[in-house]
Amino acid sequence: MTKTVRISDVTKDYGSVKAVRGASFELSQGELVALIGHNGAGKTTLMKLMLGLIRPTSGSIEVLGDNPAAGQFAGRRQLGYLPENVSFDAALTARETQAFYARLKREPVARALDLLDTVGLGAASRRRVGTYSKGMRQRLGLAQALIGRPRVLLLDEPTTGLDPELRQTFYDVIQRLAADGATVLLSSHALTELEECAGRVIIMNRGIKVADGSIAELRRLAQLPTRIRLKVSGLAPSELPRWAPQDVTCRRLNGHIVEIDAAPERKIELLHRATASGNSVEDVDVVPPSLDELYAHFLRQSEQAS
Ligand SMILES: Nc1ncnc2c1ncn2[C@@H]1O[C@H](COP(=O)(O)OP(=O)(O)OP(=O)(O)O)[C@@H](O)[C@H]1O
Repeated sequence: MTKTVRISDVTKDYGSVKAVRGASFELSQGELVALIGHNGAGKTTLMKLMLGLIRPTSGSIEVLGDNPAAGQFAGRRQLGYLPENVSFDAALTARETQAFYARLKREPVARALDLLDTVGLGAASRRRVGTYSKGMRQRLGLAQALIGRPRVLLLDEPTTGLDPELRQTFYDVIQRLAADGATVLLSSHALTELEECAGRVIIMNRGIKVADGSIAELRRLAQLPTRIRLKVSGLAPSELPRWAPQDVTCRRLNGHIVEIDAAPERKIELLHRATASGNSVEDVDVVPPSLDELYAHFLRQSEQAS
């Protein structure tokens, strides 16, 4: 797959603050990657480096085959960026704002205006931005970032302030862009929603990349227990099933459910034991570790190592 971004052993210091430390990763065409980490983990700094707004202290960065901090960076027009805090001229309408940015990027104005429909602002496009809600401004920010069909789209906490329905629309739009071949990198704190949409997750802690992979890969690496929840009959409300092996953690939830923490590779064995027992199993849920739990795990691991 074509690589669009290469970050090689990049460090960025702001005086004594080490914002990014020895980070390396590559992004490919068509990938939707979530960049997660606590406040100050280095996410925005990485995006600014990819945009060429700042230079690395050491290491190298290549975006669309070029150094983004070089004066004549040809890929700049193919880069879209939605900053964490979008700010527009309150006196302009969304159409005027969008036309302004299209001219700035030397892109056709008509196509830029169509993007207002893509982000669901078509009906409000003739209203002044000053009357917009935060969610509407955020969507205008996305429309602006999409001008010129960017091949690499960098979105810094794009869903902050959006209600659940708008978030879904937002994810639908970016998933379509990635399916059309764009590289989408988005930083976020909303881990639950990322679980469904991100093909890959990069976890940063204090400027260091501490994990990188698909959620399935991160689950394999973390080896956190999978939760098996069984609805069984024939047990007293606090009774633990006799078929549960001694070496697994087993508990009762609300008098009906038996919950077991199992190593992922023991799932099937435990289900066999449960169904072969005298208690009848009425329902079963297998709950793998969530992105929240994986995130906490990798952070803990990196803190222990440092
Ligand atoms: N221009 C700057 N001058 C000095 N320090 C800076 C500058 N920009 C960022 N930093 C510091 O670098 C570190 C990383 O900041 P960065 O903005 O990249 O984090 P982040 O992961 O994007 O955080 P957030 O989730 O809060 O946006 C922080 O300690 C921050 O205070």
